[in-house]
Amino acid sequence: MPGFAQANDLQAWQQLQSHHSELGKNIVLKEYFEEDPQRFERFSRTFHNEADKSETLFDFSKNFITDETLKLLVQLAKEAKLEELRDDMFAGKKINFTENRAVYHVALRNVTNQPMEVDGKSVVEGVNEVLEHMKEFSEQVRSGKWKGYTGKKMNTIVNIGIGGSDLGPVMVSEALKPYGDRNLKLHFVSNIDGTHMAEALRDSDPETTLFLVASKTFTTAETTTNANTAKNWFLGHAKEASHIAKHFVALSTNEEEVTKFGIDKKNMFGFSDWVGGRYSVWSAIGLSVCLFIGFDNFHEFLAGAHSMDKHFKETPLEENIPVLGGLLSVWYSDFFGAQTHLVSP
Ligand SMILES: O=P(O)(O)OC[C@H]1O[C@@H](O)[C@H](O)[C@@H](O)[C@@H]1O
Repeated sequence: MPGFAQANDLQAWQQLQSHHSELGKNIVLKEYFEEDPQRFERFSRTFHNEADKSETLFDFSKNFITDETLKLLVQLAKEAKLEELRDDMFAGKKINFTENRAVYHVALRNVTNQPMEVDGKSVVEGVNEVLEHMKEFSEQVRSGKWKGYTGKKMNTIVNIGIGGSDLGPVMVSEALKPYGDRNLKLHFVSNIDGTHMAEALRDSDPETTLFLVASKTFTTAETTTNANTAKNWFLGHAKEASHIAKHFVALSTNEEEVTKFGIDKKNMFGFSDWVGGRYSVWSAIGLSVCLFIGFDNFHEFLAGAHSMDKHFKETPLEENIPVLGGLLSVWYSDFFGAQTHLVSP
């Protein structure tokens, strides 16, 4: 496995620095377009989504770049061994060297069931089992077959989680709102400040509320505190601890802590430590999204990402949309000192 070089030790980095100084600070995009009528064609790529046959245009012609910039950025990626690291990632190798783990969220959206393994063991079956569980559960909740402790259908979902166990699902459920079930209220509680939970509970009925305790480790202070608040609130109404089973599920890798909290392991949706927090919306952590938009749409969401994974894996760097997007971030943050980078639809 290739190691990680310091980016600024690479030859292309020095060249990019000189190139940046030569370009100067007064780049006028209007002039670039006037000088080169083909600029849009040269600095745009189209992603062909094999999942739904749609096309997405990636237009990066309005960036502060020239042919030389693109050439040097791609050279930088090559010198940094991006291709080797990408291939190692897809091969399930432990490129997360600080934790000695694979970085394998791509296996969560492997909808064509390509062989994928970590430590010589296939992960395909385990991923599909959890997806099957998510399908069955989300269909029961959405249809009303899953009933609360007084026999009512669920109409409120409260996801309790923070960081990757919150932000991914928040962003995706917001973005995919048009596909959402408008009869289902969705709350995401992350903040340790009690107001966040208090506001969600104010809007919830214990008889019809389902809590998703989302935590990869199940030891995160904010999440366990908020989950205990929710449990106490619920038990204040339902009284019987046995009713928890109908109203609390866990999305986690830590069965021991989940059980200690009082959630039955059959109501646990698991995933593996090779899922990084920031990518976990593709795992069981995405259950809130799945409940909101339905399993079929959730599966399409996975299929679209799988198609993008294929593009990332097989496309030369010059044509590779996620690589180009990443390199532009390097260009702006490291050479222009930009602190924000807008990507707009
Ligand atoms: O899902 P957990 O284990 O509760 O962790 C929540 C977040 O905790 C943060 O400390 C991590 O930096 C994030 O990556 C993570 O998503």
